[in-house]
Amino acid sequence: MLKKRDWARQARRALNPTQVVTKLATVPGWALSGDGEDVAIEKTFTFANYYETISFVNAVAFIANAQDHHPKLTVQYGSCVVRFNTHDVKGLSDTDFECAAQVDALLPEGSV
Ligand SMILES: C[C@H](O)[C@H](O)[C@H]1CNC2=NC(N)=NC(=O)C2=N1
Repeated sequence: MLKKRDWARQARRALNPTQVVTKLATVPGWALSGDGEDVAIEKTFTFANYYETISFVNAVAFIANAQDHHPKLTVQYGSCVVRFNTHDVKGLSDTDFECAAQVDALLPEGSV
């Protein structure tokens, strides 16, 4: 069971560009998207069919609720784009990278 985190009660800070680049190197396959207040990290996950895709979406939703940190999800039959940013700080925070790592951990290593 994931540890529940209430990020809203913690001091969340926007990472600076150097910190973002350093953190990005820790989450393989995630890329920067957008800029300014809309900057985010995103990754596309592909699946064999809709059943697998929606199972993944449900697992991501579980993480999002447990962490109180909610990504944008763009769902198609065989893929889901997961996009994290922290609207509370109008940028990227440690929370985005921690949640990205938790989403990656749903899948076998090297599978995406
Ligand atoms: C009050 C509530 O905890 C906050 O609004 C949380 C909810 N989920 C969130 N999700 C994301 N992606 N960014 C946030 O800043 C954020 N803030």
